[in-house]
Amino acid sequence: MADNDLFLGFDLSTQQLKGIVVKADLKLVFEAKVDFDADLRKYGITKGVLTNPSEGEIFAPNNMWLEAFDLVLQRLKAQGLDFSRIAGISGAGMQHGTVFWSTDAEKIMSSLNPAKTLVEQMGPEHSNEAGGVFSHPHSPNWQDASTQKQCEIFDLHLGSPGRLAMVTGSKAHHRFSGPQILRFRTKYPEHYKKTARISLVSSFIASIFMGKIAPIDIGDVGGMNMWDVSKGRWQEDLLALVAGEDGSEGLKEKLGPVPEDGGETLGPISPYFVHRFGFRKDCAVIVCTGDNPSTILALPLQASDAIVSLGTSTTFLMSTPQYQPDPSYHFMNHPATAGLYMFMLCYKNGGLAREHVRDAINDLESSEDANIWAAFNRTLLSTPALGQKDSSKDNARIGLFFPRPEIVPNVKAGSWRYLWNSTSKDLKPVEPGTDSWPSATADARAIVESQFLSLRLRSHNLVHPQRTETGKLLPAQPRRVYLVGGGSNNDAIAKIAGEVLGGSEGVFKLDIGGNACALGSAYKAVWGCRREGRETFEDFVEARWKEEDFVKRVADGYTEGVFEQYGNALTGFEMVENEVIRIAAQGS
Ligand SMILES: Nc1ncnc2c1ncn2[C@@H]1O[C@H](COP(=O)(O)OP(=O)(O)O)[C@@H](O)[C@H]1O
Ligand SMILES: O=C(CO)[C@@H](O)[C@H](O)COP(=O)(O)O
Repeated sequence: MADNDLFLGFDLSTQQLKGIVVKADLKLVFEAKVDFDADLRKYGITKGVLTNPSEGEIFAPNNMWLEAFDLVLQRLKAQGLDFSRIAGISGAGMQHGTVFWSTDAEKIMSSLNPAKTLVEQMGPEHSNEAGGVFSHPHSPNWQDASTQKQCEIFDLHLGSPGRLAMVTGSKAHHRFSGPQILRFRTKYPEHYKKTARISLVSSFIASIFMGKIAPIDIGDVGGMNMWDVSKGRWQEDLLALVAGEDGSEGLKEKLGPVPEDGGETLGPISPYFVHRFGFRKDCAVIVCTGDNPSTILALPLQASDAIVSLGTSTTFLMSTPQYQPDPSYHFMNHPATAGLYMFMLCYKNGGLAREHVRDAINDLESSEDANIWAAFNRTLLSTPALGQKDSSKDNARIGLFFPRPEIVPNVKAGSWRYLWNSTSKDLKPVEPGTDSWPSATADARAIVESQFLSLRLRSHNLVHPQRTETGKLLPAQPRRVYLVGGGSNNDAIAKIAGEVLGGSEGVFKLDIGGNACALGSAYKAVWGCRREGRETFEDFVEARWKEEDFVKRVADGYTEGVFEQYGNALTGFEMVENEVIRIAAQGS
């Protein structure tokens, strides 16, 4: 067995494409990225996407992604990567986005000229037009909020949102592919008719590298609202709803098969990449999955471990053998191990919402610190928990900050600030710039706290009391909290994560490259190529895992007193959310 082999993993997410290369022992050797705003702004995007606010639409140009793949491979080559050493490739794509392929797609992809770029041949170059391999030029983005009507129909189609969640793992969500495809079919009937196949972003990545349309992944299919998780097949009534008069058989053909094995080799890489970049002919393309399922593959998770992904979105992930769906969260198949599930909470207002507060503080303080987060962090750490100098007397400051319409809870964009009295349970709205809520500075602590309070509130059924090394029994909380994604670089945010969420062993981050999601997909490539017989992903990674090299403890977890203070504030937080939902309902 050649130990010269390398394995390539991708993460195609909202704002960038990352490519990373690991050895068979899982050690990182190369890493490159394409930042869409910095490198491909010619597509007219901001923060990686195009928007049509009048309809709540958010989408990304497929051609931009094609160009990004060419660029990221060139950047890896410039670093000295010898592509003939790559034995396997896998990838992770932002969840829920759909790519609509034309009837010419496979013909074009099978005869690409290695002297030309992908975008030159697959889509009208540098444009947002349909054509080439795509029946529509755009992929709806997970931040899209244009499908409220379709979601209402979906939620009732099997009887109730609870029933839909029981069958598919989630109630209807704006960004889920089922409601998105239903809207696409009715808004663009001609494009729908010309669509030969539909991919998720993950299977789009595999398709590019195979040169033909790849199947959808068993983990990522749970982000569509059309897959019956327990039965392991498409849910016929939901397919019929989406397909309408065009018929569900046609839709099933467009969606294609869903292999049960997440480690399956789909085929060798297409000759285009062999000739253009020097990949070897037998380089295996392993099933690609969603960015969140891929993130849970970057760490050997134990029971009660939680991952908080602080990317553009905030997601909270756990791996569990229990399938306990509920309309307020998501359950999906584990991407590698049958019988395990991924529990997920997903918030639209993560990194970008924190950036708004950061920018307001920088403006206020005219901060010229080279670290753009310095003033935000100073404010965050110098403000007491919940803004209470004395938690027995002072009101708690609780706010919600949603520059974009939110998923959890499903409300329109807005900011809301309240003072909550924990004794009288009295809730009072408050304006920023007053003594009790001093300008943007109070927002720094409040936004980070509210993001973590929401995670704690909704994950309490999945965590259990933890025993410390000295045998002391701690209240229900995660064993470890692992932070990943861009925000995991921020130690001040890590400290608040530990204070609010706990973690009997503390708060950790991956110490091997900045990107858990791409790492997870590279690990999946190694596992897919090198597993022996029925060796599970968990056993495979565990055997190669070097704790001291791979993760770093970045903050304390459970801190007696403050953990209980936040536990108490959950009641106030829930009251704030209910108030905001009530106000939103009045306004609509
Ligand atoms: N030092 C930092 N402190 C706080 N947030 C950060 C820091 N560095 C990056 N981020 C946040 O990370 C986000 C991008 O996260 P990343 O995981 O790279 O993106 P994506 O969701 O596109 O995969 C940015 O929106 C930014 O707000
Ligand atoms: O919609 C979800 C999960 O349901 C998002 O988590 C997307 O999968 C993309 O996230 P980023 O990695 O770009 O933050």
